[in-house]
Amino acid sequence: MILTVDVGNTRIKAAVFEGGTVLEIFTFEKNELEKKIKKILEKFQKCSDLVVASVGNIEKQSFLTFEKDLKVHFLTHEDVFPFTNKYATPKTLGIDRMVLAAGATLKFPKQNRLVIDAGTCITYDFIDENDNYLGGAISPGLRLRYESLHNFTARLPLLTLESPDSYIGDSTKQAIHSGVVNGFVYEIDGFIDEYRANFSNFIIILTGGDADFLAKRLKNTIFANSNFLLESLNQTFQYKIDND
Ligand SMILES: Nc1ncnc2c1ncn2[C@@H]1O[C@H](COP(=O)(O)OP(=O)(O)OP(=O)(O)O)[C@@H](O)[C@H]1O
Ligand SMILES: CC(C)(CO)[C@@H](O)C(=O)NCCC(=O)O
Ligand SMILES: [K+]
Repeated sequence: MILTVDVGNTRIKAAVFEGGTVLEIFTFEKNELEKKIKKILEKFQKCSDLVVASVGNIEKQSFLTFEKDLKVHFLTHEDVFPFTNKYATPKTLGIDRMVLAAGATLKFPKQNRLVIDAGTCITYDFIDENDNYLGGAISPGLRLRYESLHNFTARLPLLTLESPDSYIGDSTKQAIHSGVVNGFVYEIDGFIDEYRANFSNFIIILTGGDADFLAKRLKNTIFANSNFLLESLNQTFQYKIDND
C-alpha cells in the first residue's frame, strides 16, 4: 500500500493506493498535516511508502517524522520521468506539472496529450505523441481571479464563485461573475481550440479543484478527473521503482 500526498498552493490532498486502485482520498489544510497523516497511517497500517509532490512551502520535517513507520520519498525534477523534458528551464518546472505529464504519458500512450489543471493556478501541459514534454501555460485560477479583483482595486467586493446569468453582467456583482467565470471558460475553450487546430489525435485531461464546475460549462466536451494528480503520483512512483 502506498500513501500519496499532493501539497498544493492552497490545500493538501492525499490518497491511499493498493496497486492501481485508490482506497480512500483525503483533503486537508496545511496546519493539519501531521495530525491527518498520522490518522491515515493508523487506519492503513499496511502502507509501506509515502510519496510526496510539493509545490507549497511545507516543512520537509513534518514528513520526516513518519520515517519510523514507512519509507518517505519526495519527488523532484531529478527523478526518472516517462517523457523527454523540452522545457527551456526544466529545473523551475513545477513538480505537480511533471507528475501530471507523467500520468498522462503513462495512461494515454502514443498520442498527443493536453493536461489542464484548474486549481489555485490554471496550468496547461502538453506532451506530444513522441513523449516530448513541450510546456504549456500558467494563469490565475478561479478563486485567485475573484481575490485579485478585490485586493488590487478600491471598489470591487470579494465575491464567492457563482454562475453568471449572462455574458452581459448588468450589475457590479454580475459583471464580476461574468468576467471571472466566463473569462475562465473562454480562456480554456480558446486554448483547446488552438491545440486542436495544430494537433490531431489528442486527448485532454481536466483536473484540479475547479474541474467539475468547469467541465459542464466548456464548449468542448472533455472528461474531468479531479483525482488525476493523486493517481499520477501513484503511477509516477511505480515508474520510478521500475526504472531507477
Ligand atoms: N476549501 C477550498 N479551499 C480552496 N479552494 C477551494 C475549496 N473548495 C473548492 N475550491 C476551489 O478549488 C480551487 C483550488 O483548487 P485546488 O484545491 O486543486 O488547489 P490547490 O490545493 O492549491 O492545488 P494546486 O496548487 O495544485 O492548484 C479554487 O479556485 C476554488 O474555486
Ligand atoms: C504553476 C504552479 C504554481 C501550479 O501549481 C506550480 O507548478 C509551480 O510553482 N511551477 C513553477 C513554475 C513552472 O512550472 O514553470
Ligand atoms: K494547479
